[in-house]
Amino acid sequence: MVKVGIIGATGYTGAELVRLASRHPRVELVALTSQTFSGQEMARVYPSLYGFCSHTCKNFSPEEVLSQAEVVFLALPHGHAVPIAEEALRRGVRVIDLGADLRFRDVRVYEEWYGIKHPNPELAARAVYGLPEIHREEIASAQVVANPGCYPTSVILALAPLIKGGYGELESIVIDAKSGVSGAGRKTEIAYLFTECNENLHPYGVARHRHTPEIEQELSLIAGQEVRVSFTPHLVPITRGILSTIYVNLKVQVSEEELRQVYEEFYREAPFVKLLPPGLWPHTRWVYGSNFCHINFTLDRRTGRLILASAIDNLTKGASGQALQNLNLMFGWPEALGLDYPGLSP
Ligand SMILES: NC(=O)C1=CN([C@@H]2O[C@H](COP(=O)(O)OP(=O)(O)OC[C@H]3O[C@@H](n4cnc5c(N)ncnc54)[C@H](OP(=O)(O)O)[C@@H]3O)[C@@H](O)[C@H]2O)C=CC1
Ligand SMILES: CC(=O)N[C@@H](CCC(=O)OP(=O)(O)O)C(=O)O
Repeated sequence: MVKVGIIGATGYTGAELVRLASRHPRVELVALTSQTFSGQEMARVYPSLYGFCSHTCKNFSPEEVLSQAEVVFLALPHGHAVPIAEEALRRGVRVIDLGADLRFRDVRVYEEWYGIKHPNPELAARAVYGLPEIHREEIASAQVVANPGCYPTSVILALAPLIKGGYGELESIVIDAKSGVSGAGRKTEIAYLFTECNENLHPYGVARHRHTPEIEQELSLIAGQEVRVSFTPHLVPITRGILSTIYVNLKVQVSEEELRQVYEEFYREAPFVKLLPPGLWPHTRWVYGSNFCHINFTLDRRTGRLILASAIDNLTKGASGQALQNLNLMFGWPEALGLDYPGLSP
């Protein structure tokens, strides 16, 4: 068993980590931190955990967590990860950060889009971007993993085989993405009140959402040249789930059948990415509570554009499930250990 600490355990991704970790056969939770709910049982804060988690949340210092744990998950807002990760490295504790502080190879991009001065560019350069389907080998030997953002996970998985194969016109990528409200975290802000979100649908962060450079970083790495995308997220009145619909002009003559083979081959070893059969378009409901990413596409012959759709659960494959998938790789366990079950669709 590996001893695991979760800092920020009572936020949405922290609680999802506890839910998934409590069913994982090789994880022993040793410390759950919370400032707000210190002294309260985790199963009181999230009663769905009754019978699965007997821990009491405490306002442990990072040092107290790191002295007990072999791996620490950071489920905190941006701007808190670096000092904890530095101390973890000094102590030989491995880190999986669910925030964005260590996702960018070039910290100038982080500084520009997050408006935060990066305190440790060397650490950012050393961290591995934790998208297993793209960086499996580096994750296996990583000390620090930067778990991807939820939208980038759905978008990069949908586009990687196309870009790698050189089929898409790189300047033509348009992404229309939608997220459930849990993507914003467990916070009290007017925009996330039931009365504001329900029966409502709107874009946000238009032409300036901070997931744009994260998507571009990874697609550029895959393409071997700079990629720029148009990315527009929308808030939709569901609790969990992301659906990304993506439009790309094709630059080579290729049939849909050939492209399907390209995708099948690219994801042959990937337990969580499923290319659905022709005509079966992804639904967020089908991946609800699971670590799967469902993808499909079709060639619009009239326009020469490929239209793709990709669905994930933002809290699972978009955050905590993916973090456990990374843990599995870091410890040389089967990649799908403790995560291999379908979504909750009836
Ligand atoms: N929600 C999602 O779908 C996804 C989120 N992420 C990222 O994961 C991280 C966590 O997100 P999420 O769980 O949604 O966020 P939440 O807001 O739900 O939870 C964050 C937790 O961090 C703790 N916290 C808040 N402020 C501070 C602070 N100043 N210092 C220390 N602890 C603090 C709080 O717990 P307490 O007050 O009890 O200590 C809070 O519960 C974020 O970086 C987010 O961007 C990534 C992918 C998807
Ligand atoms: C609906 C909603 O607000 N979603 C969040 C994305 C959450 C996420 O992926 O988190 P990171 O902050 O770790 O990148 C947003 O748009 O900021």
